[in-house]
Amino acid sequence: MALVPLRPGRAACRLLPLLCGGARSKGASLSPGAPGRLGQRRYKKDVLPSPDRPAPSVSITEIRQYLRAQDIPFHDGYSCLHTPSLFTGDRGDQPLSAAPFTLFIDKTTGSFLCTATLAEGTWQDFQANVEMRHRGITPIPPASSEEMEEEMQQAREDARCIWERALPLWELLDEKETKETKALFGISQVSNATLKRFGVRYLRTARSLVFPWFSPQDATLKGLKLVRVEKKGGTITYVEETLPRFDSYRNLFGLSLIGRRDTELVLTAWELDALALHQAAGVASVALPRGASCLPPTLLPYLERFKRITLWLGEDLRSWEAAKLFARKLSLKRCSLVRPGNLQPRPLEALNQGLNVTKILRSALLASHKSIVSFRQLREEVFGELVNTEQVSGVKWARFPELNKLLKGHRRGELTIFTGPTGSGKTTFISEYALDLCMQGVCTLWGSFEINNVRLAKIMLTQFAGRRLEDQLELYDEWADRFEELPLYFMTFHGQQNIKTVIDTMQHAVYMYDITHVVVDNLQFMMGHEHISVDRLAAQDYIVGAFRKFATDNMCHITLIIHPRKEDDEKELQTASIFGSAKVSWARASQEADNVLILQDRKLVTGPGKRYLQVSKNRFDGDVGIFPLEFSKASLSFSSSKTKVRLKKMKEEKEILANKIVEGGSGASKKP
Ligand SMILES: Nc1ncnc2c1ncn2[C@@H]1O[C@H](COP(=O)(O)OP(=O)(O)OP(=O)(O)O)[C@@H](O)[C@H]1O
Repeated sequence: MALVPLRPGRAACRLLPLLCGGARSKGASLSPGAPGRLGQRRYKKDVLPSPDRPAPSVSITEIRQYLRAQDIPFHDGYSCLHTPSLFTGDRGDQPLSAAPFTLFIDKTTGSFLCTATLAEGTWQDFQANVEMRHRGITPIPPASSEEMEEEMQQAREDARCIWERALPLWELLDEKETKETKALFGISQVSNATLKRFGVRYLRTARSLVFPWFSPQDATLKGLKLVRVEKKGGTITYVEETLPRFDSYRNLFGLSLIGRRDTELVLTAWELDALALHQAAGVASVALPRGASCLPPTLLPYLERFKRITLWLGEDLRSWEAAKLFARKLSLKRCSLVRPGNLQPRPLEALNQGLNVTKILRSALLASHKSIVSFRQLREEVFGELVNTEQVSGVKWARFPELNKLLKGHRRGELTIFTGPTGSGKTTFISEYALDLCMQGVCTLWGSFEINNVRLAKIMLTQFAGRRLEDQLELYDEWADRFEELPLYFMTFHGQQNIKTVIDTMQHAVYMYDITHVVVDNLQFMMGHEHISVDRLAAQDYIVGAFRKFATDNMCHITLIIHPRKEDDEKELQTASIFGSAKVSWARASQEADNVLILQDRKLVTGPGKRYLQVSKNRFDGDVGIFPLEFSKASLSFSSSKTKVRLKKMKEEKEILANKIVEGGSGASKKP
């Protein structure tokens, strides 16, 4: 039986209002704070800084120099610099060094967080607070906006209400119910003592496990996570919901149970894995709030005290890739990684299978790597790829099975170039292609320079809902609520941009939101004025090269839309046309791209909406080809119903065939 943890937010659960009798808290919104108010400048969840008002970046050297110049003592930590807090209530005339070192400055962004008061803000906010101290004004912990406070308060209230209704799992009325519930969640091996230690409860009405979030400051309940099981066919899916909602849910589950003197930690991607690890190996373990999809930088200060961190995020390749990226944020030198594999499944599974968890932990690989590696270091990686061929091929599109056949999937670290005639529907198609992946948990960043974000979001929302919302406005909120939960972010650039600014913003987004897919629409908008004097083709090469490097360095997929040069009407677009006729230039760009996709609107056109998609380069396994696309104007969708029907039929046929094989006892076994 395949276990597929559903990406947070995919299935919106609407049970909270029923439980608490009131409107469900919408959770904290991350809208930008009022300019000038200290510590309140938060980026809206889905929008990154605009080039008109960029947050000035700061280097670690500048931060160190500033602290020294201001006589502020600091310790050099792993991801942060630790300084005395400006906000813990001391008076401005007392030496700062007397204050506890609870203020953490992120070495990458300069943002700060005081773990004692939860005051947070940008590097500029920090400097402003230091200035205030100099002038004898006691810095006040920055308050959140009223709206946000209200929402957090409401979420706390809802959480408390649910928490009180939930029962400790080991105290359900009859033993049979306890046994069945444990079996349902695959935790029959987890002891009552472990469940008790972690405070896991069960909410009968929602058939959900409840994991609490206690404040590290005063141990009060700040929120919670509900997990329920959904069974579809042979697949079990875990559906999660949090209070407050995912953006503001920053619980490192299990952290409050770890002793002050503990210096080693195992980081997992699931609450039940943290339980299993503690029980099986007695180690300090915590779970990330959003699984392996991201490690928000605001959590880094809480992990600073650990000298050694082992990342054991899951059993699939995506978890392995995420672990490698998270280790960079945490500082490679203190991190080890548990490689996924048949004998190293996720911790709960290891406990269930009676594997030696301590031994698996001991075999974790050091994350620090040298730039020159021997085959000895690579052989395990190569083996992993051979064992996991399905996963190596990447995330499959749900709406474009034909694309899966050719490209096999969407993989990290690749560069895809996408082109097609003017007005042929490039943006519309790529919007759906990216949305499809995003709905499967691929953290996506859009750089739409040609059409503004409102128009783009409207296209995406229509594709998401699969209908014209103009005609059913009463459904807008429901779809918009679900859409908002997607791990989707937009750059606020519009019009011509400097490639360096764009790359800097992408870098920031990768660090902050663990972006694994960036869509850039389109390259022509980076051919800024500064390039006019130089050779345009050389400029294109430079830009494509910069994106290529970014994709590789950040293990991030980039889909780059490029306008073709004008073609003879009769001719289909050829890959060479992307870069003009200069063969030399094309050779370079062709080398850089892993995939080249062309939206054709010639030849196969039999109706107004007909297009076809041509895969003309595929570095992964070389398959190239074309397939027709149906277009539905109502849903702005290219995923034809015919394809879906055909896929369903194929699936049914496969199942019948598989059953026949099993019944016929041909020796073939069905993988659980
Ligand atoms: N297959 C199709 N049939 C008919 N109309 C389509 C089709 N695909 C997209 N459209 C419509 O055509 C218009 C242009 O689409 P879109 O902006 O996606 O094209 P584009 O190729 O990105 O354009 P440009 O070359 O200007 O960047 C939109 O109104 C869109 O809804």
